[in-house]
Amino acid sequence: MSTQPDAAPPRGTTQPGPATLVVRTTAVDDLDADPGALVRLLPRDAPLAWVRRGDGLVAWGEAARVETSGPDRFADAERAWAALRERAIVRDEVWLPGSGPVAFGSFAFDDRSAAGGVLVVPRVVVGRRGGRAWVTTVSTVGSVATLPAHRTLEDVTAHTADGPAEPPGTITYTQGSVADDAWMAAVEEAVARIRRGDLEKVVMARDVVARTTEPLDLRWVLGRLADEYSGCWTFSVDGLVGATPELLVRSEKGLVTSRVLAGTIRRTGGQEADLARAAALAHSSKDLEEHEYAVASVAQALEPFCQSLNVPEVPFVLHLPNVLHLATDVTGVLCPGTDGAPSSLALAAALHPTAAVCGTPTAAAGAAIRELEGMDRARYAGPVGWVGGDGDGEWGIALRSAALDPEDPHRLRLFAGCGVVAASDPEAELAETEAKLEPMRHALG
Ligand SMILES: C=C(O[C@@H]1C=C(C(=O)O)C=C[C@H]1O)C(=O)O
Repeated sequence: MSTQPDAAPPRGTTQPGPATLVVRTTAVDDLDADPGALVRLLPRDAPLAWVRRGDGLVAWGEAARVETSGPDRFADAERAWAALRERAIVRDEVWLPGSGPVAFGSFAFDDRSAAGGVLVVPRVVVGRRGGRAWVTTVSTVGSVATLPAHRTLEDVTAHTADGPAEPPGTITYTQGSVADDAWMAAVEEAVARIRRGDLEKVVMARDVVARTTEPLDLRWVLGRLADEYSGCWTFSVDGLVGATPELLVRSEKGLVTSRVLAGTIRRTGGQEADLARAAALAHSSKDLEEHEYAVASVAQALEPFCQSLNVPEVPFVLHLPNVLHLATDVTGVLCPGTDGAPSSLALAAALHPTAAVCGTPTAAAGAAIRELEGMDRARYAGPVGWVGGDGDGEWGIALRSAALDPEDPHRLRLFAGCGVVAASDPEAELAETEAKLEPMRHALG
């Protein structure tokens, strides 16, 4: 693990402990209510975002950065954040979830992935919730009194505005890690193993490579995702962008929520036909089985932390612009622990990987993914989100997403996967991944 404050110590001095964060949050006038208003405030370089229906957080700059790896990537990040927030000097005039100190994070799906994990503490955060907006400024030097008390949004955006988002030019798509035929063969093998009784469900994913003629301005993608998929959580952390419909966990004042999705059907565009499809999905035994595994995995992972848990017996159908999903909102009340409740990051770590993105049983499904999928998922399907100074926060599963190549701003990997059970058909699964690639293709287009 490495923790880097923004200023490196002069050569020859001993390495300091964690940085002391100096944090000030002030209320500012509310923004436009439209879903893309927050992301339009972002500068071009390394934008951070977690936005849904015009509420959420956007941020930029790095006051501190924590990089972790391996099976301990969550625990190490959690410890580093605890050390930073314990030492933080905070003046918060707003006191809403997401005001005061926050860290944005993104973590690899697989313990063995080189993608590891990252927490970024931004220099500037703009937040909005229920008609109230705020600005948080973070420094590692000086005192709260020397930090600017921003009273208008223009104060913070004037010197960071890089003009409107630039379009990416012409996009060319090429095959990712595995050719379509080979991927379908892998799904067929997964189905065979399930029918043999080796495991019950496994989620198989694939990637597609996009090349842009212009260097990608992530704000272009974020604006289009926030507008078109406003009911999803539009995120951007460390080059990973997307609009996920799946909330791994939200923890707020002792209440936890998780939105579990599994079971999918493509939309047709026609309202009546879509209603018929929604009804078919709600009665599809294959999709209900996939869904059941995912809900059970979330309920089991949350149970040890909760004094009460509500797990609806029947899923509802979530309508997105590209697909319909079976969805269940699991909610719970956290047990008051002796050391305080677990942080949202600790809960995300306990939940990951759910059967919505891995399978059942978890270990067997994880092994099958490693063996059959033929690619490194990196941070796709891992937790992405933010944690606040009190440990509360929101973590999504990084789906409907793409990773920008850190070496090449013209190259992205787009990802999509689907749950495979005994009744799955490889060709239908391939078509389902295409439907799930739609949001990112639209965002680039
Ligand atoms: C794996 C993905 O989606 C997951 C798999 C689903 C399914 O198999 O029906 C549905 C929603 C997500 O939990 C993805 O979008 O890449």
